[in-house]
Amino acid sequence: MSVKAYTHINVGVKGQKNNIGFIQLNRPKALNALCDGLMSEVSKAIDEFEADKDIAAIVLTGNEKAFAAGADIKEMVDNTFAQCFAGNFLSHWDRVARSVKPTIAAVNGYALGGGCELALMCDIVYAGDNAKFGQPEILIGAIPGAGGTQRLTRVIGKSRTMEMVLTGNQITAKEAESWGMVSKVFPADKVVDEAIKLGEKIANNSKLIVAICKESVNTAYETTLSQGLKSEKRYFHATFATSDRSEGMKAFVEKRAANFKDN
Ligand SMILES: C=C(C)C(=O)SCCNC(=O)CCNC(=O)[C@H](O)C(C)(C)COP(=O)(O)OP(=O)(O)OC[C@H]1O[C@@H](n2cnc3c(N)ncnc32)[C@H](O)[C@@H]1OP(=O)(O)O
Repeated sequence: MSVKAYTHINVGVKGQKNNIGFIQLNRPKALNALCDGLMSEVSKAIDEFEADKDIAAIVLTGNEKAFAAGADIKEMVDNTFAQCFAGNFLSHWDRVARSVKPTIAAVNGYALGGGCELALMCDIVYAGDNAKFGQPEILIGAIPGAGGTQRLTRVIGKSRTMEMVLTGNQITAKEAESWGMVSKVFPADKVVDEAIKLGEKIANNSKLIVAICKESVNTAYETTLSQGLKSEKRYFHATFATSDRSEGMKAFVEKRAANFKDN
């Protein structure tokens, strides 16, 4: 992968095998507020990582003070309804949620508004013990516009979402963990390393089967249980058309490590 110079993010590869794509939001003076340029760069970095066959997972992080304090309020303060509607404002943020490769958010500090929504677009969220999640849009006369009334409700339920989005209250990393938004909490200075280690563990598996598995889990958020179970069965059947399924099962029977080829 060509590691290009980006303006608002740092992009690189991490992990002992250099197989983890790493995106660090880098507007520290604005608490990583998600300006249009920053989110376009995140999309571009994900495009690059997806095209790179060596990359197995992507870690997205900020700094110790802020994962991201939300969409850039200064940039949108004068937006009109007509402009937002015509340009489908914020719709391109979905690139993160559409990543074929697994995405892991490593969250320290503020994850507010669009920052919280960005974390929720990732497949797995790890948090530092100083992380604070919130949807404060109501305090500035707006509502969440990138999944905070939708993804968040599916993850933590109606009552907790309502409380967060109607008051702007922030929650701690521990609360987010106990509510299922975050899978694990670590000391703040360890969370990025732990996210990379998690990516490396995923990277030991077949990239093809990981992608199929991820798509199947995501189907659970898009459809009914019976439809989801049906499509899961088909995804499962499809693994039998791959060399990696054959290799994985043979390796088990032969008591050796599997050598996946991602096909
Ligand atoms: C998707 C949508 C619609 C959205 O996300 S809407 C935005 C939702 N997010 C918010 O409302 C949070 C806004 N930020 C805050 O409330 C406060 O900055 C926090 C996070 C509580 C931190 O407070 P403090 O530690 O006192 O830092 P504070 O001085 O406010 O911020 C530091 C700098 O970052 C800037 N900043 C922080 N959040 C920002 C944001 N969302 N957009 C633009 N700039 C922001 C802030 O203006 C300040 O810049 P400057 O020094 O030029 O004045």
